[in-house]
Amino acid sequence: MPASSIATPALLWDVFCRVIDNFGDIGVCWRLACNLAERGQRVRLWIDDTTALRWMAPDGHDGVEVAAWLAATSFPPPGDVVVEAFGCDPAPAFLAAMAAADRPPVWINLEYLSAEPYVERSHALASPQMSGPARGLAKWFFYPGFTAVTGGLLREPALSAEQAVFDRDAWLAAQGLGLRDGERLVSVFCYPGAPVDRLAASLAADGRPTLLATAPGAATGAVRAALATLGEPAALRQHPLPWLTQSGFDRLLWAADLNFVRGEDSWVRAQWAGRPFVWQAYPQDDGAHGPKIGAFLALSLATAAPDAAETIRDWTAAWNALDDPAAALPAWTPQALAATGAAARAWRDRLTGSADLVTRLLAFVREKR
Ligand SMILES: Cc1cn([C@H]2C[C@H](O)[C@@H](COP(=O)(O)OP(=O)(O)O[C@H]3O[C@@H](C)[C@H](O)[C@@H](O)[C@H]3O)O2)c(=O)[nH]c1=O
Repeated sequence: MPASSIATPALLWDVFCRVIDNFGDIGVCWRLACNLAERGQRVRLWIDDTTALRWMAPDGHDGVEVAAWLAATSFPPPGDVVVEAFGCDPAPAFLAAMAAADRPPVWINLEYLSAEPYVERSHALASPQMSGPARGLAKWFFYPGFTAVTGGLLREPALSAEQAVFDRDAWLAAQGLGLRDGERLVSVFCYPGAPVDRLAASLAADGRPTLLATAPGAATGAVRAALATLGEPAALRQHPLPWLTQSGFDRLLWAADLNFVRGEDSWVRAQWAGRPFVWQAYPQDDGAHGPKIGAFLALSLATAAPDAAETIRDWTAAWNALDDPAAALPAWTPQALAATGAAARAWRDRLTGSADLVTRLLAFVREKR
């Protein structure tokens, strides 16, 4: 029987999220909480900084209670499952209450996503607590991933159905993003330092009309500067976006002809969009992002047509500053967009053929309780 068809009783989940920087921590935790609630679970989401939820999820979500996680927070008794996101260390008093419970909760550490081989080796391993407030408990490592022996990827049960009824033109018009005849829509969400100037120069060079929809912050600033440097090319125009809700951001990715995404959660969402995308990994001082990018490209492009694979490889290398900045890059011609789009859809189909993260997590928790 597929794991998804096994009924799971409603459990109470405590999800802990510490906002380190950017929006990936809260973005992933919010998706997880909503995904759990959509499967009938009850979730308390403990966050040390809820600021980004004001734009990411202004309406909240049924079944998800957002709670402040401050130094002074006094916690209720732990629920049935505790998820700490990215090793964020729940409060010692809460850990002690977990250890003292008649039936201690299943304790999960949700890790970062990668396609590197260590993920398959490390997924579902236990870390027995030999000392400290949680002494005697085991913490389980849960690694998201792209293969059957990992924790999978966050994906809502209704995602494909929502995509099937998505009205691109109506949605774009409602955002003030009406496209002109034959205009390409390119969305950009990036870190400071992304070679936006190379993108703008490449798009300007082929003269096709292009609308660059840019996320607040680095993308909006860098695109504005790049267009000014190029002398405001007639074919390119920019639409600086406000922060969108998470579901609005997903729709932007469904609507665009080409997406530039970053980090973790927007990277996954670009994969669900099934549109050509270029991913900027979170840059790390020790260069750890290099192998992370290489592993993902090797896996996701393994069966792609050679021209599509080359376009994505070259642009990903450039976008992560891993190539010669003077090198020429493949143009985003209609043919290139069609080929990379076909590769993106084939990769998405491969991923949707296996169970999503929450289905796998529910099965894991059932086994450990
Ligand atoms: C641009 C935009 C993003 N979002 C959401 C989508 C995602 O959930 C979130 C952005 O998260 P990411 O794509 O992961 O990129 P990020 O760079 O913000 O987060 C990063 O934070 C670092 C600390 C981690 O180490 C990285 O792995 C990564 O998660 O913001 C919106 O909801 N609306 C928007 O308009």
